[in-house]
Amino acid sequence: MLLSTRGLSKHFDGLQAVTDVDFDLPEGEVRALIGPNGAGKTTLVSMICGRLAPSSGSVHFEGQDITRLPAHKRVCLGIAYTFQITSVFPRLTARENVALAARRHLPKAEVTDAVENALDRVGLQDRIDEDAGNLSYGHQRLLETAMGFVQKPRLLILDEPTQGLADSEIERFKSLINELRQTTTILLIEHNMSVVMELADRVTVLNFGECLAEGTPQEIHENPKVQAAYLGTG
Ligand SMILES: Nc1ncnc2c1ncn2[C@@H]1O[C@H](COP(=O)(O)OP(=O)(O)OP(=O)(O)O)[C@@H](O)[C@H]1O
Repeated sequence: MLLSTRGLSKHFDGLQAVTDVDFDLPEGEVRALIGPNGAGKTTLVSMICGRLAPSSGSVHFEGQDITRLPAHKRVCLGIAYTFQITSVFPRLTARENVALAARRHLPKAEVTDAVENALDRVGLQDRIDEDAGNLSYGHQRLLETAMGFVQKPRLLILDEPTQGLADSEIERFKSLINELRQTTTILLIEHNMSVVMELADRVTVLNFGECLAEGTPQEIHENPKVQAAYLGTG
């Protein structure tokens, strides 16, 4: 396993956001994490990347216990993540934002090309010198995705990357993930079911902080418990 959690739990005062999650992600997989609003998806990945400390349980990456490792050290191990609440610097250009992420991991001589290539792959080549704050919400999400994969991570965690994108941009995003999956394990929080059905090798469903089901997209689509909790019977 590239990533495993055991008994991972998080409560905020009285609220149990994530309860006893055992999660295994083999290397090379594209895994979708789905579930209703407030199910605990962002809280779970926040514990995986080190942004939040768990209340109990453990996180292992390549067999190493990283439960107490600070987030920046997890980045060094190859865990890259983007978040729903955009973390771009609005007064820096798209190019400068991606360069900041790239510089942490690439030799100086490779940064310029890597940045342009990353922005090209997410479809922002025409906005490269635009201040990030002037980009639409969806384009800021794409910019974050570029900031994530330019680091050449082992595990790329994307939190709702297609939110705010037009249909054509979602199609491009799907192609991008199909390229990245050749070299990168991907954990994708996603509400758009067409993206989940097309891209995911397997799907994990969270509901009220607990793992409700796991399986192929088809199995999840047909699972009556999942339909009742999330997908609706239509
Ligand atoms: N910092 C926090 N303090 C208190 N409660 C929190 C905090 N972060 C999350 N919660 C609560 O924990 C629960 C799980 O939230 P989380 O954001 O992980 O869900 P989610 O599945 O990602 O939801 P969404 O799909 O709406 O993004 C929710 O009830 C939320 O209100």
